[in-house]
Amino acid sequence: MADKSNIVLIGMPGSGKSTVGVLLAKASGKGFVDTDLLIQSSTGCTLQQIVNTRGYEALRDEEERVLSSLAVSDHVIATGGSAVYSHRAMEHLGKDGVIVFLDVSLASIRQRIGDYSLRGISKRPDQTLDELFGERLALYQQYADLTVDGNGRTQQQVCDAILARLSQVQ
Ligand SMILES: Nc1ncnc2c1ncn2[C@@H]1O[C@H](COP(=O)(O)OP(=O)(O)O)[C@@H](O)[C@H]1O
Ligand SMILES: O=C(O)C1=C[C@@H](OP(=O)(O)O)[C@@H](O)[C@H](O)C1
Ligand SMILES: [Mg+2]
Repeated sequence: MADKSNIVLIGMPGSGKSTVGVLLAKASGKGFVDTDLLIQSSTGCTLQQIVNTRGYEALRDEEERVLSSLAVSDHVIATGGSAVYSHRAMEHLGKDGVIVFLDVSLASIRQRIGDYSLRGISKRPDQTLDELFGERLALYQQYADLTVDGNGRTQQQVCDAILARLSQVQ
């Protein structure tokens, strides 16, 4: 993993990828990119608008397109929670990135994201958050090089825990 210059954050919406990602970039001197913002700027729509007008599968397609063509090095990459639905995208990100799963319990996720119907989550309309959590957990575990427990820790503590784990493997 020593030759991989990016840190790629994966995990459920609300697990802290975007906010911890910025702290990580500051602490490590790396650049930062949030792929949700790249999707928004390249489509000219918010994520919620994409889900509302074109459906959740269109959001997954846009996400796959953006992630698979991302060409950065020495960056922290905060992905969207649904990134793991694309094997092609995850393989691409894994080539020059250590993939870090921010593991946060469903109870904490609920507390943090509140009304998830307004958050542009890419899920089947009939799927509950519990069901989504179960489906996603297996995918996050499948793609993770490292798993960091995000429960009961401040964002800075999560950032420090990631850096400590990375220093052990790099
Ligand atoms: N370790 C933490 N403890 C408490 N709240 C957190 C923590 N990490 C993130 N949050 C909060 O949870 C919400 C979602 O965080 P965010 O970084 O946007 O997650 P993601 O990008 O994974 O969806 C934000 O309000 C953020 O401040
Ligand atoms: O998990 C999801 O289905 C999604 C999570 C969002 O990102 P965050 O994980 O940063 O909230 C964003 O990509 C999109 O709204 C879909
Ligand atoms: Mg985010």
